[in-house]
Amino acid sequence: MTENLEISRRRMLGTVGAAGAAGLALGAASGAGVYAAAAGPSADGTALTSVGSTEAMFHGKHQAGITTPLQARGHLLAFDLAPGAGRKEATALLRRWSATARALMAGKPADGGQDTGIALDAGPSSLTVTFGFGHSFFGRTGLTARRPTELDALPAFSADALDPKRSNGDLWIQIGSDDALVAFHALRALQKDAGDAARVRWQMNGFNRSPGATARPMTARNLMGQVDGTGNPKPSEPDFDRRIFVPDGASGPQAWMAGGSYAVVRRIRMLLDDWEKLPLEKQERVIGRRKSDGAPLTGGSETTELDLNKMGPDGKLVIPDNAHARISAPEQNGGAAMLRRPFSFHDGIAPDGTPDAGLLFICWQADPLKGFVPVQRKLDRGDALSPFLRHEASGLFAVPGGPAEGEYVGQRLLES
Ligand SMILES: C=CC1=C(C)c2cc3[nH]c(cc4nc(cc5[nH]c(cc1n2)c(C)c5CCC(=O)O)C(CCC(=O)O)=C4C)c(C)c3C=C
Ligand SMILES: [Fe+2]
Repeated sequence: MTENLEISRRRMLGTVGAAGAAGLALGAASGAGVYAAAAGPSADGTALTSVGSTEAMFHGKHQAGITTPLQARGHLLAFDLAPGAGRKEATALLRRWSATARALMAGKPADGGQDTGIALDAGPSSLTVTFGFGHSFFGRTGLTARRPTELDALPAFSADALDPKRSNGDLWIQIGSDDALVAFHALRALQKDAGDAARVRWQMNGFNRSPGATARPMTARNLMGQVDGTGNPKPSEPDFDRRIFVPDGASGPQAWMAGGSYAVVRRIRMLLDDWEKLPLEKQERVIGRRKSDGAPLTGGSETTELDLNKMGPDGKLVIPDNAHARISAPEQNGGAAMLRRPFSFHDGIAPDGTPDAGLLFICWQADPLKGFVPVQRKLDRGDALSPFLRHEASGLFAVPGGPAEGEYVGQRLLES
């Protein structure tokens, strides 16, 4: 199990060296991150994954969908409890949702004989369903005493152009799968489960590269063409758990959040027409890394540390002082770190003729005030990337720890 988790983590982190790539060929009879070498070797001898058979575990210390490798397809949904629905209805809903998620993640039909058949023939396909609670959930269910301060509203940022109708919500679901039909199947089943108890407030659809599309496992690219995810904290680092997950001994209003994490969700539109007019050399200076392979402009390969003090022959910093990778680096922000696990989106062409495309930026941390907030504050003050971005929607959700066998998600909040 440890071995399989390690494999998953390496893929998720994207900075996969030879050992990680070879690791993908390893499999196990069951459990998270089961990679069978059904598709045969790729150009460099690395076995490709068997997309359909990979199963993520519903039960566990943490919910699936946080350290799970990035999936090819994603749906984000926020729900508001229906007028008149309170704790009793919310409890019943989380029970239904958990039963459905558990079945679908195992590649089984949804409960109740009402399955739509959309995912017939497909295996679990790395399906994950991750549930979270928004600030407003606690007032609606009489649970304000158990609302962690970590859920307090994010501060306003000068670059915000947020649409409240596509922001926040009582409940949040993140669906990810390597198969688009499996993902949509889950979305329909969970939406039907909501019944009269909750209504969809907003929905967003995203994607990532399909597994097996590259000759070897690589860090993801975003729609600006950049290698995106290199600097993520590594699960092998001793402080990974402390930075990303609420600790076991959490007390007070946080006690039910042990093993959980806080998700900051931002719909970030990319102004791609402007970005694509920039010559490559300028694009690279905006980030501070090479576009081709994600290596720092100060040299080396993708995994080489940035040399933030290196001067060029022109007497200027090689990685400019407003480069995105410099400004967002933990060492520039008092150690602030988050696990970024995004999906790209493309919702067609906007009325002004520009692509309505960008990043569904999702980041995970034990405390947003030690992760997203200080970094976004800093970026807000002079990030070279900001002129090419527009933050259009925002959400902050408390994502409880994974359910133990026999438990449903959120039980420790709703029943203790
Ligand atoms: C507040 C947090 C961040 C937002 C919002 C954000 C938006 C954003 N970033 C990119 C592209 C890249 N980001 C990169 C690194 C990076 N970004 C953040 C934080 C936010 N980004 C962090 C913490 C880091 C890591 C810094 C480090 O550890 O050194 C990179 C470089 C490669 C990498 O490390 O991932 C790219 C490229 C886009 C396109 C974007 C909004 C759409
Ligand atoms: Fe970034």
